[in-house]
Amino acid sequence: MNMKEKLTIIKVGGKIVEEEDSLHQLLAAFTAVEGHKILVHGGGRSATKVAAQLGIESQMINGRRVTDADMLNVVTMVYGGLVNKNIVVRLQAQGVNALGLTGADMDVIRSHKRPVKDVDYGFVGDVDAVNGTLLADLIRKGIVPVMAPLTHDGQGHILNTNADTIAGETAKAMADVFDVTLMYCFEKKGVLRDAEDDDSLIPHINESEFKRYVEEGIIQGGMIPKLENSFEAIHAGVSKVIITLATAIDGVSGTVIER
Ligand SMILES: Nc1ncnc2c1ncn2[C@@H]1O[C@H](COP(=O)(O)OP(=O)(O)O)[C@@H](O)[C@H]1O
Ligand SMILES: CC(=O)N[C@@H](CCC(=O)OP(=O)(O)O)C(=O)O
Repeated sequence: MNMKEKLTIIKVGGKIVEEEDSLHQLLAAFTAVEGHKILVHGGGRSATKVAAQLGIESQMINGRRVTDADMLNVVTMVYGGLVNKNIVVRLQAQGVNALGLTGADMDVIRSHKRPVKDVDYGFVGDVDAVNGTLLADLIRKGIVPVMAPLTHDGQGHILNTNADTIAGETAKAMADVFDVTLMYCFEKKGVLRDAEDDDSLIPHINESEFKRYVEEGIIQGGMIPKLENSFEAIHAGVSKVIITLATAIDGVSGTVIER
């Protein structure tokens, strides 16, 4: 039996945080989650929108944003400011003692700029270390970290890091000490056989099935990195990953990946 304390890490993506109603529902459901918890947010769609208003075009390659100096300013403002603080203030209003963090705050997540291979992603960070001890101290004091998809290199540079990766790496770092459940919440019921048909939920998935579904074209786009991060987390000791509708974070629906 797992005697570790439970920790729930919930990642919420761009479409949910952008829309008033869905964000409200998600935060109400998050507030109701019992025990230790961490919220990780994205906000890709909001960044794309603000960038467009400033005349800056967005370019995504393999689900990752190409981040030049102008785009880095936009994502720093949008993720570290607008989206993060909007969530923190709402959680505070519901009695959750939320603390908004980028990876630079308290040195929570260190990364290095992704080396240029086929693609130059610019100011995008690959995670080196998550300070799990510090996060554990915070959550044991009753504080709920709300993490933005920004990291730093320890040399004065902020870097853009995919929010699914922030959630996966944080879950991995906490798994030594806690019995971690990682939930990826988005606008669909989970991993689907047909991405347009919510009745086609795949309730459980293992790694070989995942690879087969990718070959068959059933799993595509943003779902690929989400599942790659999920299996990596499971291999690193995370107890359970659930991919589910943002309004269904009760842990009983969605697609489940277990050790
Ligand atoms: N088999 C599948 N089941 C569910 N979604 C899928 C599947 N294949 C591809 N997708 C796509 O993956 C998207 C989720 O990835 P992404 O947009 O990166 O999520 P998020 O908003 O959480 O960042 C879905 O909106 C859907 O369009
Ligand atoms: C490097 C990289 O791709 N960073 C992401 C971070 C935000 C994110 O992941 O947001 P969602 O969860 O809403 O997609 C981006 O700028 O789009």
